[in-house]
Amino acid sequence: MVLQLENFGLDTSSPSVVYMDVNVVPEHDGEALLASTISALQAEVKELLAKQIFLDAKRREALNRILDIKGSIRVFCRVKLRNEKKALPISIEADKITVRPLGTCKDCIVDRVFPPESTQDDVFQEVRPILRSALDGHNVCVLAYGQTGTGKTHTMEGRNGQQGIVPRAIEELFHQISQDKSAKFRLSMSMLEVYMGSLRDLFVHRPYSSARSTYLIPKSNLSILSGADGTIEIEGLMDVPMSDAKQAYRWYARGKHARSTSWTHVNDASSRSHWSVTWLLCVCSLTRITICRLSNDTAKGAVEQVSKLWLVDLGGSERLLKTGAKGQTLDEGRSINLSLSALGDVIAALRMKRNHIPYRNSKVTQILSDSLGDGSKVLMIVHISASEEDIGETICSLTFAKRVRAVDSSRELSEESKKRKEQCINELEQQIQESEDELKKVRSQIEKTERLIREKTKLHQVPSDMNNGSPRSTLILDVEEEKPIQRSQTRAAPGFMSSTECSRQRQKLAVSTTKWRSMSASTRKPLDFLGPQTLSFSSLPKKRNMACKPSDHLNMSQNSIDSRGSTASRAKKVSNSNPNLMVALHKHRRRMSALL
Ligand SMILES: Nc1ncnc2c1ncn2[C@@H]1O[C@H](COP(=O)(O)OP(=O)(O)OP(=O)(O)O)[C@@H](O)[C@H]1O
Repeated sequence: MVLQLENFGLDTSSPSVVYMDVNVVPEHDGEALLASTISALQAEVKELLAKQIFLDAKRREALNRILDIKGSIRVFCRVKLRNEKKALPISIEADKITVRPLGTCKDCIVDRVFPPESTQDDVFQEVRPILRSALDGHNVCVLAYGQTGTGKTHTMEGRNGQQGIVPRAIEELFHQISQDKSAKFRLSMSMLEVYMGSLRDLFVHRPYSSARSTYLIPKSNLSILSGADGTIEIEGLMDVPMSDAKQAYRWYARGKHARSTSWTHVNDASSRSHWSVTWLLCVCSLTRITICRLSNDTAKGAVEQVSKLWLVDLGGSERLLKTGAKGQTLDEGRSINLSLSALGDVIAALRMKRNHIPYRNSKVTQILSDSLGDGSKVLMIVHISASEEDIGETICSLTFAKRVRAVDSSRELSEESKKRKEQCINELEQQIQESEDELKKVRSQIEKTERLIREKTKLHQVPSDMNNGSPRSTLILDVEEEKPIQRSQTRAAPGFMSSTECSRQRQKLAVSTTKWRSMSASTRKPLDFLGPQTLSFSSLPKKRNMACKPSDHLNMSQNSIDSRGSTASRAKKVSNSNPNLMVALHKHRRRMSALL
């Protein structure tokens, strides 16, 4: 008798080689054994999935607590240095900037200072945790503020091969999504600019005018809508589904191009050089990534959460005075100043927890109103120049930073409180690390167990002609290599290995899935938004006896759609049967198979 079933059960940590002498084990016993093993493995997957959800919730909570301790509105300061030989009028510490204009001394405390030698990566490391928070369902805003030429666009977009926050964030989001098996995600992207007080969609196609040798700018007609629950939507703004980072980069490049061509157009149209500078300053560009998170809560069932990640390059109008703008141009410059000041007012009111938050004072604050307040995470990067000649504008920017940040007097903590805070953050970070390590183990265990289930399920489906004529057939299942090896071929396949009605239905379902996949993009539009492995079983044509519970739609395993529905229904059938019934059922199936 060749029967080696130690690894037939739940322990999947070591490579499993299973020997089954189907001649010795009576057919119905073998079949019953196989069915109960599959059932036990499925129960284990279910348990592991529940553990995965629990660990993920623990990780999310710890991250949220860290961000709350650090402050849900944080202000950083990035310093730009021109090639100067003179002594600098500012001094830089880890969280403090001191400016000395004309013998006086002004300082400003922020959450962190990025000195001139800081890299794009240094800045991104501070942004990374709040991206995770956006995936966890929180609205997030990253805002770049500062005088023109101090590096806002450098920080947000990046230049000369040094990627900025937006492209890095796109990559990071898709990376995190690929790692996160506890939920499914749909991402979409929009880009717009606030230009002279109106909103312009940067994804809208702009026709080229050969007469003017430039791209035409369609009239802006976007309006801001506010829902009863305070959510904000921009009517008519293109929101493009993103299935991978490459696609997102392409659209982002398109939006950036549209922005720069609009400036060129303005320059060409105005033909007044000082106007072009001012108009350029009036542009505030916003990139919105909408994240739809679909998770399966054991208590609540399927849960869908939508969050927004705003990446904003705010316009600066400081040059207005330098360019000597007059009349309408000066008014426009003032308008952007008012917008920035309105943003400062809103953040200050939020910090002071005022009842009335003056969102309606500018377009930018209206757009961001559901992403600056309750539960949101805001990160403001104030850019300053360390040069003597920019000292006036540097002081203005630092005053803004102070206003945004220092209103919360509790932020200026004693050394002891700072230490306690740091210790608490370290402990929470440790918790996150532990949860992530455990999550990795659980995911790998799920993968192994599911692989085993697939192998066991295949045993039900071995075609009869593979085993014809053997007096004794021993199957060796090398789980590591994921393929059953046939040691002896000369025996008729046991009844349970011939296809049953159930397996035939499963095969039909697989065919219909393939057909579905080859359907035109327009026909399967809702699912096109989903990333890899995010097909929903609910969207498949319904098959008789293959009904799937709502919870099955969000099966968080890596299984393909083909096996998801079938294992779900199989698990239900097996677990609901008592052993005698099960044997009878399999006998019945065999008889039915012989008849068909
Ligand atoms: N930290 C930095 N390291 C290297 N180069 C920088 C840095 N910051 C800015 N620069 C360079 O300085 C120039 C002006 O920067 P940038 O265009 O990003 O400023 P800005 O604040 O976005 O100006 P605007 O308001 O006109 O958009 C660019 O050539 C940019 O590459």
